[in-house]
This record gives sequence, structure tokens and C-alpha cells, in this order.
Amino acid sequence: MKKIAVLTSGGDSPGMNAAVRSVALKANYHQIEPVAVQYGYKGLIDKNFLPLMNYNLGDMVHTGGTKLFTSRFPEFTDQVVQEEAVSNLKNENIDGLVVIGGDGSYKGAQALADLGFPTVAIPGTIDNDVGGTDFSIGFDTAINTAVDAIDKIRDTATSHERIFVVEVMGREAGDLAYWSAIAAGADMAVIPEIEFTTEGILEDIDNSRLLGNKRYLIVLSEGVMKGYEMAEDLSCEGRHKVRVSQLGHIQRGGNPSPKDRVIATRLASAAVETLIEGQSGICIGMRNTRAERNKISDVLEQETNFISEINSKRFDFLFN
Ligand SMILES: Nc1ncnc2c1ncn2[C@@H]1O[C@H](COP(=O)(O)OP(=O)(O)OP(=O)(O)O)[C@@H](O)[C@H]1O
Ligand SMILES: O=P(O)(O)OC[C@H]1O[C@](O)(CO)[C@@H](O)[C@@H]1O
Ligand SMILES: [Mg+2]
Repeated sequence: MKKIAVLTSGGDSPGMNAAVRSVALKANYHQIEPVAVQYGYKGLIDKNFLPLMNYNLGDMVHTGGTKLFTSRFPEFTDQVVQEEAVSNLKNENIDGLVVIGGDGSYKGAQALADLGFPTVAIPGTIDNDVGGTDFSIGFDTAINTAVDAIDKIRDTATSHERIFVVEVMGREAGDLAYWSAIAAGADMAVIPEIEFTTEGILEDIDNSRLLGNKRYLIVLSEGVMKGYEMAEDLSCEGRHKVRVSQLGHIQRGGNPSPKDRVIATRLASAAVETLIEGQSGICIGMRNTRAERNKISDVLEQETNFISEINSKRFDFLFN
């Protein structure tokens, strides 16, 4: 193996740069030339290839966003486009590819592997909705950001004895909402994986008031509904005044937490080793503190850990 390329795809996540740096250093250590592909899968078609050793690798590990840029490139679902990508990779004499991204990016990686191009993926998304890993790169930083914001909202909510709906990201997955609700001591988490009723929340608000708690914090996952829609539903024609805060893209930015930096470094290093061993169609995840290899095709079929944990109802005592 003489040349390995790396790309970041889908939504950026804190720690992607740490992963890219680790690919570069690990490849270089094995006398393999690392290549950067800019703008995700789109860069494979636009031939955005650059020598990765030209990047300032010494100042990368702590930075947010992705220095390789990223894109959402729906055209990549087309096999003709995928074949063009493989042909462009081969013309650059690239022998293997590391993909850093979420569940959508994993599908792109699988497609390249199916076409016979050696491809390995690692999980980079704040959503934590990828199987085969306990945590995706960026999730820890995003929870920290969300909890920091919710703690601040709590101060003003308590001072004014208000009901707040805090809408957090996560697409169809409730991980970010649930983890941040637990960590911030919210009164309610509303996530796609658990059914809820407006009446149930209103009853809980009443019970909470009877217990002397006039402030009520709801952490709502974007996958359920919009924050302002929930506020409308809970207002009971003006009986409750409900404030809304949509945390939005603040959750995707910022310097990665040390945990995300370390996970990113380890997974990317393992991805290069996997390519060197001649394997393809593999994703590397973090399982019980160890880097674990799985087939991407298996992982795309699996439930994530979070869904199994939610189904075990272990946290029912916190939220109803
Ligand atoms: N079925 C598919 N086949 C081939 N490529 C795909 C497929 N689905 C997604 N992709 C590619 O992966 C890219 C990223 O996917 P997506 O936008 O779902 O983000 P993601 O990787 O899941 O990250 P995040 O959810 O954190 O934003 C898509 O824009 C597309 O280029
Ligand atoms: O980049 P966009 O289109 O704003 O995407 C937002 C989506 O991306 C994510 O931030 C994941 O990257 C989701 O949580 C969110 O639904
Ligand atoms: Mg995704």
C-alpha cells in the first residue's frame, strides 16, 4: 500500500480533524503517502486531492469543524457516480480510503467497498446514531455544549419560574437529547424512541408544581417535533407561558473534548492498520474502551446501543 486517502462527509463533528491528523501520522509512520480529499464524496468526483502532509498537522488535534471541508452529496447514491469516484481514486494511484462520517457516509463507504475499492469507515457525527460503536466522534463535545447551554437556561427558567422547551439536534436519534437531559437534570426528555403525550407532560408539570417546583425544563429532540410546536401544544390556550430555545448548529462547533480527540486518534489509527492488512468494507468503533472492527453492512442493519438501553427502561425513574 503506497497511498491512503481520507475524507470527511455529512455534518461536521468536533474531533474530525484529530482523526484526519491521526490518519496522516499513522500512514506516514508506515511510509505510506496520505492524501486529503476535500468536500467529502463530492471531492472524489471533482478530483479535490491534496497531499495531507502539506496540512499543518501540528495544529490540528484541538480544532473544531473539518479542515478537509465536507458536503452532503446526494448524487453519490448513483452507482455511475460511485464508479467515477473509484476511477478517479485509481488514477491518483490511491490504494485505500478512510471515510469519516455518520450513517449516510457509511452507506457511501459500503458502496465503494462493493465496487472493489478498499474502504474503511470511522464514526464522525454528533448524532451518535451509528452502530458498531459506543460513541461517535463529536458526540461527547456536543453533549458538553448542550449541557452548558441548558445549565444557563435553567438559571433564568428557575428565576422566572418558567417552563422551557430546549430543542436539541440528533436527527432521528434521541441520544443527544437524552444524554444532555440526564446530565443537565432536566425534568423531561422527549425523544423519538419513546412515545409521549402532551397530556402526560402537562400532568407531570402539574405534579411537579404540587411538589413546589415551578420551573420545568423539557429537552426535546428535533426528531420528534419543533420546539415551538411543542410550546404551542403545552400552552393550553395561554394557561402556561412556555419559552423555547433551539440550540441549533452551536452543537456542531467548538473545540473537541479530550475524549473525542482520543477516540478520534485511536479509531483513525486502527482504520489505517485495517487497510494495511488488506481489509475493506469495515468500520471501526469504540466498544468498552477498545477499538472494534465490524462489517459496515452488518452495522447498517443493527440497532444502536442507545436503542437497546432505552428498551431496557433503565432510566424510567428519571423521566416518564
Ligand atoms: N445510500 C447511500 N449510498 C451512497 N452514498 C450515500 C448514501 N447515503 C448517503 N450517502 C453519502 O453520504 C453523505 C453524507 O450522508 P448524510 O448527509 O446522511 O450525513 P451523515 O454521514 O449521516 O452525517 P450526519 O448525519 O452527522 O450529518 C451523503 O451526502 C451522500 O454523499
Ligand atoms: O447540515 P445541516 O443540513 O444543517 O444538518 C443538520 C443535521 O445535521 C446534524 O447536525 C448531524 O450532523 C443533525 O443533528 C441535524 O439534523
Ligand atoms: Mg447521519
